[in-house]
Amino acid sequence: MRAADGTAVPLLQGLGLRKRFGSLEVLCGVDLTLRAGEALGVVGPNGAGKTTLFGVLAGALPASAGTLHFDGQDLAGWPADRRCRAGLARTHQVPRPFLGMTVLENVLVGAQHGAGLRGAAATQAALQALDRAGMAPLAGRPAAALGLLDRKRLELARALATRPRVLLLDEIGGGLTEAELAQLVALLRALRGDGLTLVWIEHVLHALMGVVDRLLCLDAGSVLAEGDPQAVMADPRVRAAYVGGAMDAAAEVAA
Ligand SMILES: Nc1ncnc2c1ncn2[C@@H]1O[C@H](COP(=O)(O)OP(=O)(O)OP(=O)(O)O)[C@@H](O)[C@H]1O
Repeated sequence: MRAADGTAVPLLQGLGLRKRFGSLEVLCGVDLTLRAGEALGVVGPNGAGKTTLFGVLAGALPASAGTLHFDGQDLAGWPADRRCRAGLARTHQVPRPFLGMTVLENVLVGAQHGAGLRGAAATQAALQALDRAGMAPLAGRPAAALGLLDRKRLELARALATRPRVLLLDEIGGGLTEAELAQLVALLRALRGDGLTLVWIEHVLHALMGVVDRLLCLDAGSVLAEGDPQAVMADPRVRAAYVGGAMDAAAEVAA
């Protein structure tokens, strides 16, 4: 979409986003702009407000202040299901599939409840999502029998079944082995190749850096730095905000 002056309208744009829980201000005026086809990484120490930001973007949490536009539409007052149907999907940090259902049945829930599809259209969207997530051979397997990587893939497939334009990924890399991370990175790159726009919260920085074009670092609810991933990770304020292993990984990546 283009503005009257010919410039591209951002696909997703939040300005001055704030979120309070009682007296605790968790987001303190966050600006976020995403162009179509872009992949933005979101990093920051524990408790920085990253998942809360996703909640505000996806409509699970009402913003205390600020504006949010998706594809030129003002999302104020739009509940999560309406945002999802408009093409804004998310995954959750801890995948919670319906354990008594098969993989396909879980993904069908995404197609039906997330995208509002019915009958053959829902089945087709679910099968396509399973295929994109590399899970087609596991369609009939009970979700309870899946290992961690496949649970994460299932979470991804459930979101893909809603046919998103923007996918918000919350720490999908956590707990995976290096070999599994490599598979995940290849999968996310392929989704990008299909034109999907991504926002990815991740602590596993080397995986994140293999996918994103731009990084945004949150600290205590504010944007500490934003821009070229290497430059953001080399920023002394970002390095100071990290501790322990994440800092080591950041240093490696930035070297
Ligand atoms: N529903 C809530 N009520 C009160 N406080 C909350 C609520 N949700 C989150 N918080 C607080 O908001 C702050 C930010 O939490 P959030 O989960 O957004 O951080 P995060 O950057 O995603 O952290 P992590 O990297 O550990 O997942 C934390 O102090 C958290 O305890």
